[in-house]
Amino acid sequence: MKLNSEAKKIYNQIAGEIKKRIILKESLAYLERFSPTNDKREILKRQAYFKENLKLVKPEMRNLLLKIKPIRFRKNFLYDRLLVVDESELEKAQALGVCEVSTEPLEGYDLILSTIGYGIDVDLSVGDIAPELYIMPLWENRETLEALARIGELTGEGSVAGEILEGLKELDEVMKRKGLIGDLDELIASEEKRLNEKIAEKLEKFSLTLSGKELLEFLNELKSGNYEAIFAHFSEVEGDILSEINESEKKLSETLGFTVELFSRENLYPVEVSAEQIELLRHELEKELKVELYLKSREILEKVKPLLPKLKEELKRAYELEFLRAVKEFTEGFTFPEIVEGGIAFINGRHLFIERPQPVSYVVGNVKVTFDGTNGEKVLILTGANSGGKTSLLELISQIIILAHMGFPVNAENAYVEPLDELFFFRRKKSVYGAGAFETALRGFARSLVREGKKLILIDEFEAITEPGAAVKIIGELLKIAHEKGFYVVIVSHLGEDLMKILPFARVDGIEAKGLDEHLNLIVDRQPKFGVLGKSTPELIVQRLYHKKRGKEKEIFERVLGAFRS
Ligand SMILES: Nc1ncnc2c1ncn2[C@@H]1O[C@H](COP(=O)(O)OP(=O)(O)OP(=O)(O)O)[C@@H](O)[C@H]1O
Repeated sequence: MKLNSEAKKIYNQIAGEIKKRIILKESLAYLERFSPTNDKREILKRQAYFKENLKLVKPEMRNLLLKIKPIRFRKNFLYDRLLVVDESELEKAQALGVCEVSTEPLEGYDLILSTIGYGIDVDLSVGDIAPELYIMPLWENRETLEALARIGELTGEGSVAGEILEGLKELDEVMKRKGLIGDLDELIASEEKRLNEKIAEKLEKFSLTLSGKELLEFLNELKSGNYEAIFAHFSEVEGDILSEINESEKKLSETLGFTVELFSRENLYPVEVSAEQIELLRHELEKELKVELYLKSREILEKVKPLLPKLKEELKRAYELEFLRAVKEFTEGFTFPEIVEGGIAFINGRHLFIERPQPVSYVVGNVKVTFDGTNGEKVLILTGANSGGKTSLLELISQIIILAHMGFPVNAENAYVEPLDELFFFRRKKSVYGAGAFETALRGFARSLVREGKKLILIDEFEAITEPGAAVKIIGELLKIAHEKGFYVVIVSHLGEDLMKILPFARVDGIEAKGLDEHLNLIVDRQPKFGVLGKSTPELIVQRLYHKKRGKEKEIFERVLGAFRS
């Protein structure tokens, strides 16, 4: 469906409203599939899609969909492992591009994998050689998996995410230890501190009591350099300290799942662990965990790999559901239009961008609904009160037409829409006057009449940019052409009375002010009266002044008011 630039602006406004509600950027692309189309079958297909899918969206889904993040499996090169293969497999192995490959074992790798018995046995597949490339993204996106599992329950479409999560539980233990390696410095420093405090406390409590005889023996041993005997006196406290150290190392070993020997047995106090020692331990631990992580990942991957294609589909579906959720939020209270022939009609349409709008019904052409005063006219002249809502009605018609051609529900209680090839909206240009503006507008209007096809042309006050006399002639002729070609036209004009005379096929509708409220403000009925020329507001303004003024002035307004009534 073709839209001219103003009609496109309305489409963009609508698209903007939907986009505003879409939280996941991956979901935005879905909107592009719904640009307005003149193809009736396509519109009906889209309607069927929305009817079926919008009902799957539940309010609880919003928070779940918010958690969805893309799960990307990237083919990174893993420098920690070496794959040893037979000469004949070398090329194929290198082509996998996930790690170094060699025909013989080499030093400097944490993991040695092999197809010929040099290390852990593997097949020549990425899943076997680098299962972490699949498992780590899954592990890091457990929140997404949890959300997918729950979404699957809510839609009733099910999910493989639960099963994958179950498999990933096998990694809990290894990953917990991996986390501890990150905190190794703090872990050891705090153990060191605790141990030193404990030893200091013990030393403080320790006192050496010797009897006179023992003291003499002690001095003799000292003289003869018999240190062992001297140390024996202190062995009690030394034993205590050693058992504290042992205890501490045992605790660390349990925490890290690895036998740790960190503290010196030579210099017992203060206990000190050097940075190099920690680094060495870290390296050892990392190496061991790498192997464990590799083995576990491989085991889990074997179980979950067949589920991954479905998972990919589910992720896509989640993005689609987020799009649908936004559509549902935007179209709350809307209805699907009936796709018909013969024109456009809607009952109680509500302007999208006016707060608490008065619902308006309207008909262009000959569709199922008829209103008093209408007779299937295709060319309509909309007249009436200033600020009555004429421009807003043209906008409302455009909104309903555009949404209907997108296959969306529309902002009305009921609607009947014929698929159109083109929609034109010519806005009144308030700021430009003169021949230039007139020429541009005239050209635009004429151009809209050239091509054949089904079209609706909406024009807002064309005459504002030229003299009324000439305007009647120009508009009159152009509308005759539109009528001959069977186009639908709604034109806002203050020249309704003159146009009526020369365009017998056209219907004139009027938006009228109902009167004045108790504060003498205009009350406008936004619903046009069909086949009725809109009573102009000046009369009401005069009436207002007549009511407000006193004395001589009141008399003047009374006379003016009389002129309206005669
Ligand atoms: N259906 C409606 N319900 C509530 N308010 C409305 C409705 N239609 C229009 N309005 C409000 O009335 C005001 C005037 O609307 P609009 O500009 O469409 O009138 P108009 O008849 O085109 O005016 P003008 O004669 O100046 O061109 C706007 O503030 C608009 O928000």
